[in-house]
Amino acid sequence: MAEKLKNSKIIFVVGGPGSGKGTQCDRIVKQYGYTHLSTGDLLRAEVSSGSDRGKTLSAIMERGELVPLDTVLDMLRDAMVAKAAVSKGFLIDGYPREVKQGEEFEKKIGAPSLLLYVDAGSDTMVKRLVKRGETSGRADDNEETIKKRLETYYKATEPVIALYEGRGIVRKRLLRVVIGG
Ligand SMILES: Nc1ncnc2c1ncn2[C@@H]1O[C@H](COP(=O)(O)OP(=O)(O)O)[C@@H](O)[C@H]1O
Ligand SMILES: Nc1ncnc2c1ncn2[C@H]1C[C@H](O)[C@@H](COP(=O)(O)OP(=O)(O)O)O1
Ligand SMILES: [Mg+2]
Repeated sequence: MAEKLKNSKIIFVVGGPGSGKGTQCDRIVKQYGYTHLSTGDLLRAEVSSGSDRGKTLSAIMERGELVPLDTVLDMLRDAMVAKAAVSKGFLIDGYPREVKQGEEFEKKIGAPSLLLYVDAGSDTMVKRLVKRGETSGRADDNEETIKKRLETYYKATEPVIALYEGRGIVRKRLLRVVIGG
């Protein structure tokens, strides 16, 4: 367990590609001042660095698949530790994307107090991503990769929501009292 993160409040933000995770996180940051960490953004930063590891990651992301668990968890933990002293709490956007990621996170970092589930139908997600692709410059915002990302989401990520629903910590809307308290 990372000692510095022991008392951190953690909120997982989970939803399909293009469901609006990033958009909701921006709103929460403005209102509550939480620290927003998107695993997708962390991975894209590694890709932009031009490193060998970035090249491997980029190929996986262009196929709409999940990158290896250890890579994403290490990056996430480093980013959290760097902010631990100044953060009121963390919004972890895009993680966990599979049940195993949730389990490993809890072993190495800690338990989330809430999972915010950003829900949107697949037609809506596809339309938004195609539109975002006109300006995002993201290599994965194209119709072929979008299809694969949706498959990955329904197969690997949806079971994550069921897992935390069993614990009673899933919210579809963020209640002021939940995050403010
Ligand atoms: N509630 C919404 N209504 C309409 N469009 C939205 C909504 N939320 C997000 N979008 C648009 O959908 C696209 C994907 O949103 P984003 O926040 O990047 O999703 P994610 O991080 O889940 O991929 C963006 O272009 C965004 O402007
Ligand atoms: N927790 C995670 N585990 C494995 N791969 C991840 C990951 N988070 C992101 N990725 C990889 C696979 C995703 O298709 C890609 C883009 O992620 P993203 O930016 O969170 O997409 P989006 O916000 O459109 O859902 O990065
Ligand atoms: Mg996003």
